[in-house]
Amino acid sequence: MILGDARAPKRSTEGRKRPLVAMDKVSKRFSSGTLALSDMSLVVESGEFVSLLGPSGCGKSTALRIIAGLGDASSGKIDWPSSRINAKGLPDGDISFVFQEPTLMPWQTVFGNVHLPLKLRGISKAAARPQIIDALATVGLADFADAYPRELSGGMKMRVSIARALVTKPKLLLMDEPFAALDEITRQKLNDDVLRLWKETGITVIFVTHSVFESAYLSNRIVVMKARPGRVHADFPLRTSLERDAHYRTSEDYRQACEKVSTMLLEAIGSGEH
Ligand SMILES: Nc1ncnc2c1ncn2[C@@H]1O[C@H](COP(=O)(O)OP(=O)(O)OP(=O)(O)O)[C@@H](O)[C@H]1O
Repeated sequence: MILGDARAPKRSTEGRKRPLVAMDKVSKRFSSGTLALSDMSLVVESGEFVSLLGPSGCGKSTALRIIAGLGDASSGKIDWPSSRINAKGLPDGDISFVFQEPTLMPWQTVFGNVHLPLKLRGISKAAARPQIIDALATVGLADFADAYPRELSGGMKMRVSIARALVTKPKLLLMDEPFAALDEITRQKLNDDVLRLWKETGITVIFVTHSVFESAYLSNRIVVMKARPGRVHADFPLRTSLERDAHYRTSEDYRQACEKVSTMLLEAIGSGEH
């Protein structure tokens, strides 16, 4: 297990690949007066799996929403050095978001739900069929295209939500505590699904979670934030030569990773101004 130097913000971009997204000194003050983020800088390269971790209210969701263009920064900027930018300053079609709730349309089948992002681009169901079936196969739901959300378990609904996020073949997948409401076994299965699709597609993932164990299992980089105001406290790689699977969960590498993440999280909670 290789555990890198942790304190932020010391990651150099020298000699590395072109970043996919670069947050530069982003601050966010809501109209209520809350300073949710203060000078947050974060550079994410193509192909990384980054988990954002931190105490409640440290600005993880706010950061993710600003990256996705779902909220504006009060100051600072977001750059997309590898992407074509649209009129809204966002990379055209390159971002997908998975929320904690699957947010499926109950009156639509699984197929209809996954079709939505393509429909919004004017692509008919018939034309979109191969992509939709492909996305459903990626999450193991190829046989459930005609089912309605009410017929699915919580884990299956979340898989549909992930398929819907993948159907546009985004470069960046933003996930905001997607598995927090699921039971442990379902959560572990979905962790494996996400890891598999990350490896197979080369997609970049920024994953918000409260779970030390989940972040240590999934990520090749951890960013720990602290609160009041939200900012980066620690930023370090997690590398292992082991395959991340059931055996990894009982390995020394995983134990060390959990310990490191846990220590940094405790440090962040302890050093936040309460
Ligand atoms: N729309 C809003 N208006 C006012 N304040 C907000 C708004 N959204 C978030 N906040 C505040 O900004 C801070 C950061 O919130 P955010 O949801 O980003 O944190 P978080 O780290 O994702 O929290 P959690 O882990 O509990 O989901 C919190 O103090 C929160 O109350």
